[in-house]
Amino acid sequence: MIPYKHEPFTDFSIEENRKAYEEALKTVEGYLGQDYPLIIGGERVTTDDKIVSYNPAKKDEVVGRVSKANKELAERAMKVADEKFNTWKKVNPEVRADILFKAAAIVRRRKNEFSALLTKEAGKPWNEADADTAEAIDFMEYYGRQMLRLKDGMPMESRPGEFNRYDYIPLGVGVVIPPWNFAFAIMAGTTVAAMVTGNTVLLKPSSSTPVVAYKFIEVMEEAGMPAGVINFIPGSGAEVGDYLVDHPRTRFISFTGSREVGLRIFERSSKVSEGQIWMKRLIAEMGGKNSVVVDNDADLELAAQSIVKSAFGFSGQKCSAGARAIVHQDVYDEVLERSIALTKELVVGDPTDFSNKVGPVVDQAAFDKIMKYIEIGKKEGRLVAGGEGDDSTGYFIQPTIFADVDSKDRIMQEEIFGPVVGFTKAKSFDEAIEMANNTEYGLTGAVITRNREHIEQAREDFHVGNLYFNRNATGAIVGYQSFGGFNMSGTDSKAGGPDYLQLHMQAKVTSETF
Ligand SMILES: NC(=O)c1ccc[n+]([C@@H]2O[C@H](COP(=O)([O-])OP(=O)(O)OC[C@H]3O[C@@H](n4cnc5c(N)ncnc54)[C@H](O)[C@@H]3O)[C@@H](O)[C@H]2O)c1
Ligand SMILES: N[C@@H](CCC=O)C(=O)O
Repeated sequence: MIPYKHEPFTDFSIEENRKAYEEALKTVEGYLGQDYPLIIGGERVTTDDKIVSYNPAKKDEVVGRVSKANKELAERAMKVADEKFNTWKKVNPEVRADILFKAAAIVRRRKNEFSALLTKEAGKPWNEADADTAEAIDFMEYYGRQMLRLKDGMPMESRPGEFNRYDYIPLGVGVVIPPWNFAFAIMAGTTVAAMVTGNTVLLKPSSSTPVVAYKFIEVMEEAGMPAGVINFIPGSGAEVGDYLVDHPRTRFISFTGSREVGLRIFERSSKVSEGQIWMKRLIAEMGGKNSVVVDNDADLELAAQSIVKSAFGFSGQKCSAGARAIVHQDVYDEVLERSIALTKELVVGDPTDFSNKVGPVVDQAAFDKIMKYIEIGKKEGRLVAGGEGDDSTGYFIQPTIFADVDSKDRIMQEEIFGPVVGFTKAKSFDEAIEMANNTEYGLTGAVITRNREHIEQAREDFHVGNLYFNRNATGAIVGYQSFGGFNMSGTDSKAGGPDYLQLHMQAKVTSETF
């Protein structure tokens, strides 16, 4: 087995790579608007009711029409997955891991096509789409290897005349509910983690990005995944989501998404349904309201670049986005001015064009919500960049900066999930860390400083799951910066980390006397 290394990002400064991406966009354009069925036990099931996936940059362009499950179809999928678990759990972990390695190889060969599909379906600029696909490959390569590491359990002490073993066994049927914003990486990562550990899966993708999920299931089938192991059941969160979360045969739920939906699932999944013989396990990775802290002794150009990248990468639609800039009063004006200048260089537009580095937000509801927050921001702070939106052809919002806001203001506390950042002045580094901790979230953070003592202070006191020094707050890499947050950011499951797979299994100890 080759040691794990993350998938390299594509260098689009090379003309050949740009041409290949343009070709891939044409390939994807060739299959826009097609119909996609549900997949239950390998069987294609077509429904009259459809989820229509639109291109957020061209709101009339249909990416695909995907069949929509209802409660009856969700029940059918549950029965199939429950039955399939009896055989899948006994399949050798090496065979399960092998499917992931093959699937990773298939995706690697079609990397640009998957990324181009993300550009169309999720509105991702090229580099963001490329990173999303690379992360999906990483999850498969990394979790495959982690399963091989865990397949023989953990060492146990034994005494003379006694043989003790500590083994991991799968849980049962897992309901996997991913978000739309890492439509490939998080969808694939959460699904394969559940599957490679010997569980069967009901995948309910986000209704904004179901086509890329369907294409991924096709890859898994091509890689040898048996029918019924992963069942593809797009549907409404309120109908299919609630039904499966409440279902007595659901053994665990792997959710990634908003705080609001995460807490709903947390509450519902804790209730015991009739006939249920276990406490459901819940992995819930939720939102963030993340800060970039700038010290008075810092590289100020790096600080401004880190703020702008953290705030506006993928239009701020990352749970890791740095939506709060907390800057020491000694360098506040300089960092703000430079951040405004860098922000004004960003070109907003249809991300199929490589020169547009900021694409649309995902849909009308997101556009309306973000524009509402921009109005709130105008009352709470000083608008110094952006502030405008245009939803005539797609959902475009200019990267927006508010200066001189209070760290307790609404735009500094509530997750906007769009290209909006607020600047707050701190009197000292201590106060900056206090402010950074004063939200209910605890996902990511960044500190820009040259001061070693302040690095160590932040390492201890800045209470987030992923803390970065002298860089941006986004872009965790599988196996290098495993990902997950504290407090209302979720269960800190650390996706892409060395103990993530164990969350999908239970440990069994056997003790033999001889
Ligand atoms: N912490 C992380 O790792 C992480 C990663 C990505 C995104 N996020 C968060 O996700 C959010 C953005 O994603 P989103 O808009 O897709 O989130 P969302 O909460 O609206 O939806 C997430 C998923 O939940 C489903 N859902 C909706 N209602 C449901 C219900 N009642 N029962 C079951 N499922 C239901 C949706 O269909 C979707 O598949 C942001 O808050 C972002 O911070 C967190
Ligand atoms: N893991 C991603 C964020 C996922 C949430 O949107 C990052 O580190 O930027």
